Amino acid sequence: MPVNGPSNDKNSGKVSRNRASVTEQEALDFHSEGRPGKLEITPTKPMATQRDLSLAYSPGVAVPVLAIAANPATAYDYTTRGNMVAVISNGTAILGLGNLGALASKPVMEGKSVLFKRFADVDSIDLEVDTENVDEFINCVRFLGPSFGGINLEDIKAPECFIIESRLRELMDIPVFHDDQHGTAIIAAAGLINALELTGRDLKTTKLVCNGAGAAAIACVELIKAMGFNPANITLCDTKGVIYQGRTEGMNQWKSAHAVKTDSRSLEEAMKGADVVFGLSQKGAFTEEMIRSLAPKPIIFAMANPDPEITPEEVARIRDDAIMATGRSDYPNQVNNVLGFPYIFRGALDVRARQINDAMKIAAAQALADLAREDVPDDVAAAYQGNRPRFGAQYIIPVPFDPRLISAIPVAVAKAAMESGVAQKDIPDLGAYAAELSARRDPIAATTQGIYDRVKRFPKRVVFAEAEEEQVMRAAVTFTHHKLGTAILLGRDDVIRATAEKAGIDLDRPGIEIVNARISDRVDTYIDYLYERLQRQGFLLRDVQRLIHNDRNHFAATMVATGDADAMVTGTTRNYATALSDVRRCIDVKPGHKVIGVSIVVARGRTIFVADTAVHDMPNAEQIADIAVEAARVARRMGYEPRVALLAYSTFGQPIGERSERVREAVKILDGRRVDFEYDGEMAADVALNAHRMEQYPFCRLSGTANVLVMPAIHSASIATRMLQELGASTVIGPLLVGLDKSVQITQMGAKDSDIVNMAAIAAYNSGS
Ligand SMILES: NC(=O)C1=CN([C@@H]2O[C@H](COP(=O)(O)OP(=O)(O)OC[C@H]3O[C@@H](n4cnc5c(N)ncnc54)[C@H](OP(=O)(O)O)[C@@H]3O)[C@@H](O)[C@H]2O)C=CC1
Ligand SMILES: CC(=O)C(=O)O
Ligand SMILES: [Mg+2]
Repeated sequence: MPVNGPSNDKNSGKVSRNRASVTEQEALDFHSEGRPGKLEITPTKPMATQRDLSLAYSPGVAVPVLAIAANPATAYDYTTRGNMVAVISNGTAILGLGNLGALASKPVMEGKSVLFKRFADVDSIDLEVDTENVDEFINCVRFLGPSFGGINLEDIKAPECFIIESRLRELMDIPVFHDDQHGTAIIAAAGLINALELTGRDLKTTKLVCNGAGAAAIACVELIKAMGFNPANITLCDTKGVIYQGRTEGMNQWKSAHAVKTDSRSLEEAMKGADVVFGLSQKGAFTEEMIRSLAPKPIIFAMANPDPEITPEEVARIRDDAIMATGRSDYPNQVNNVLGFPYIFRGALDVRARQINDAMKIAAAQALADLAREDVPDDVAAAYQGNRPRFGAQYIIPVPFDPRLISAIPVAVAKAAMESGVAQKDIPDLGAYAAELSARRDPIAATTQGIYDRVKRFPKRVVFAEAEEEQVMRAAVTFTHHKLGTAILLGRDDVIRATAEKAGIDLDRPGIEIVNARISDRVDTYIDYLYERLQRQGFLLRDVQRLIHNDRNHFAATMVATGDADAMVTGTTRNYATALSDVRRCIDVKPGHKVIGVSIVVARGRTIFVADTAVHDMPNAEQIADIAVEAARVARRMGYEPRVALLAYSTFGQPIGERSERVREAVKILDGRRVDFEYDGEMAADVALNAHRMEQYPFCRLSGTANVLVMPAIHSASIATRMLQELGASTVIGPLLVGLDKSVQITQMGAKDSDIVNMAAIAAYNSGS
């Protein structure tokens, strides 16, 4: 039986699949393969030597113990507490599957812990508490406070969850947050804000029916009332029907608080003419008849998991005017608390908030709603199987893989915590905090942030040579959005504008200039310049005219060469070697330099420069020495003190082989040049990168593990960097082109917009201050 189903394309009325269904067997295999479950714990400190043990354990550990005893706040400095959240359940309301007990809830709780880590770099552990007794549960959790920076309660049924959460909030001095209540409410509110906007409704007059009156439903209703929804316009239903004033059966104080005066008694009656319907109940609770009876342009959030109250394809069969959302990943508009809890805790932990209050929840909801209205980057398009979502009925809420969530939501939450007085730590610079957050999720961001910051101070004119390409335009827009300078779009004006319009890209913004090579009044200057350079290399005047008129790489490179632009980025439509040879015709090598390619590999918090990844096929010893010098310069320019390892398959002569000879010779050449950086070799990659392996060669001249790796040939460089990139263990930027007299960067063919922006920023950075 498939666990996932197809999705609904409302506009076409057709039903299409977002992604392949998974079978029950696949789901079981996923969980059992390799190490069973989805989580493991990894130490953050070395534990390899006796000294490590003395520091981490007895006697060293006594020192932080005494420090914490003297000042409890230092637990945030010496332990995991400040970044550690417990996901705690008793399994009484596992998704919409009901009360299946604590043990059965473990896969969901492990999953929530993994999502904390994956999306917001919050460390988390799942704890399943095997009791339905409220007091026992509270007593079990309340004493765990010292271990954690926050408590995420999950899948505990109503009404017990309300008592548990409110008592724990009183008893504990860290945020206690029942995700099914508040996480769900925040995401549903964000989706609702946008759906109301799209259907032209006013919050104060919209009529909403919520099926389900448990944890998620009560919290959703409370939050939207706090946001200004008229209480009289909200009708709650449960298994007994409408919750009306005076009802006695199946009631509790939380339901009573939302009881309304109404003659409707059944869900069916309540839904007639309603504008919005929330399902937080059970699979199949909405019938086609009920959906038919809703107002025009209804908003239907069928949020029960794993199966919604009604499927999008069932709705599509009977109406084509609905905005439809579910809690599932395989349909558009996933209204699911995964969009909230990782980021809300991130923000709360970072300001050491005592609690997560209404101001923080509303701020998170508004930030989510706002994000859905922005143009989306390639990463999001990729998560949508290449269909770039655009704000509208099929995209009212960001997708979980949106990399912008990590900076947008925690900042909003932290700011609201500070403003509402629950923060115990101040974040004075929220802009810097947002940059730090991006780096937590994306290691490349940490490396590029310094570059961005510098370019912002000295903005540049960067020519985007392939500006008729959609991803290049997006990159140019992002470049100007980040205030990195002026983006000169090179191409035919009409083509650029038509493509931009079709893709929904707004080019009418400060910092964007379009230059059409055919009608530019600089053409004659560029032809003169290039003819002067090429006339003795077999080029006739008309050849050069053709190059300038028809070839954007030549035009762009000449713009940079003649000072009309500071830097250039190209490469998305042509292979690297072709683009490089185009550029080399127009721009010289910088005196005293060599042109090489340097890739930056970021893995597990380490940044490593690898060269030459682009130019020299099989360098001789002299060229290897040149590459080492150039790569060391790049590392230093990027703020790293170079420790250069000249790599081979052998280490200091063992095993002996002629292939290492060139590398050994290159080391001697560097000895003769008296260079101003550390280098050594020949050595194998593990010796270069692993301190313990290096210790076996006490004569090695490097003062620590290498951060610049000079490869013996381009094939080893290319194979190594591409393998690292594909295996997912690291992120690779580049190759960056260095050694030219003017600043040019060449991306990989088909590069994503985010890669092009990084390359444009690096090109701007390298063009000097
Ligand atoms: N998309 C998302 O992010 C989230 C979705 N959910 C989903 O919401 C649902 C409820 O979860 P939660 O609030 O935690 O659970 P609770 O057990 O706290 O509440 C369940 C509520 O649903 C009501 N209910 C159950 N079946 C029906 C039905 N057929 N018709 C009307 N009401 C019904 C119950 O009524 P009664 O009070 O009469 O027993 C109860 O009020 C689940 O399906 C869950 O997956 C929850 C959290 C997040
Ligand atoms: C998503 C979630 O938390 C639930 O369905 O319970
Ligand atoms: Mg849940």
